[in-house]
Amino acid sequence: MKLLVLALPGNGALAATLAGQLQCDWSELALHRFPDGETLVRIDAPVRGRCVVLAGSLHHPNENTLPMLFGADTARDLGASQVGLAAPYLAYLRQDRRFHAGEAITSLSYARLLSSSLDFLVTVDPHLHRWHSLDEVYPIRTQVVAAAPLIAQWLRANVADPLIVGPDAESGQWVAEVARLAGAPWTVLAKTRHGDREVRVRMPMPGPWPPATPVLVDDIISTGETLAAAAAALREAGLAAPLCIGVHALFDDSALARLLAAGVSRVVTCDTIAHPTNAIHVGAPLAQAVLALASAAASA
Ligand SMILES: O=P(O)(O)OC[C@H]1O[C@@H](O)[C@H](O)[C@@H]1O
Repeated sequence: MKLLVLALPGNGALAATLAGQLQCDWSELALHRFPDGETLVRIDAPVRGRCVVLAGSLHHPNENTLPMLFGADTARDLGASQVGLAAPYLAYLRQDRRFHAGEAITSLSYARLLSSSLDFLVTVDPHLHRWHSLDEVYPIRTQVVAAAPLIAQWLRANVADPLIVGPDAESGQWVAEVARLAGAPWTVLAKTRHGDREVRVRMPMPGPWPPATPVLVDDIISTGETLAAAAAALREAGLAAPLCIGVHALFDDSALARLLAAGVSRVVTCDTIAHPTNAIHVGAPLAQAVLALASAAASA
C-alpha cells in the first residue's frame, strides 16, 4: 500500500511528523483564495492508486472544512485508492442534541458532510458527551487516539504528587483514566454553565485535601472560563496554584491571560492544535492509528 500524506493549509509540521512516522511522502494541498472568498485547491503530488491521508486539525471549522472537502474530492477524482483524514481536533461535536426547539444537531450534520467525502477518519479525544463512541456519529471507519496515556506520561516526568482534578462531572471519564495511569488521586468539581462565556464551578467536598499539586485536566480549552473558574474554586478552598492541562488548545485571544489571572501556575496542552502551550505530542500514536485504518482498507 502506497501512502501519501497531504497537509491541509498551515499543517505542514503535522504532515511531516506523520509522514516521518509512516515512512511515506508528504505534500501540501495548495490553496488559492479568490477576491470573492472562494477557494481553489491543487494537489501537486501523484495520487493515482495511493491511499491519501489529509492531515490537519478542524478548528475554525467554517474556514477549514471546505478546503479539506475539496482536497478529498480532488484526490479521489485524480485516482486515489482511498481518502482518509487525520484531524487531531475534530470540530462540531459539542452541539450533539437539540437544546432548543428548531436547532440543528450540528454534530450529525457535520459527520454526514465529512463522511460523504472520506473513507476513514482518525482523531484525538473527540468531545463525546452523550455518545459513547465516534462510530455512533460517523458512518465511516474511525479510530480514536486517547490523550490520557500521553498526559499521564508527561505528569510522571514533570509533576511530583499530583492531585488530578476535573472541572465538571463530564470530565470524569478522562480525569479518572489519567489518574489511574499516573498513579495519582483524582476528583471532579461541579460546574454549571450559564452562557458561552459564563460558568460557575464549586468544590463539591469540603476537604481536607492532600498536600499535592492540583492538576486541572480538561479536553477543550476555548475561552478558558471553565478552567479559570475551577482554578479560582481550588484557590478559595486553600489548595496550591493549579497546573492546567488541556487536550485541544482552541484558545480565544484572551483565554491564556484569563487562566493566568485566575492563579494558574502553568498551562500545558497536547499539540492537536498548534499553540505556544503545546508540550505533549500526539504524532506517533496518530500515525499508528492512520496505519491501522489504511492497512485495513488495503486488505479489504
Ligand atoms: O470554558 P471554555 O474554555 O470556553 O470551554 C471548554 C469547556 O467546554 C466543554 O465543552 C469542554 O469539555 C470544556 O469543559
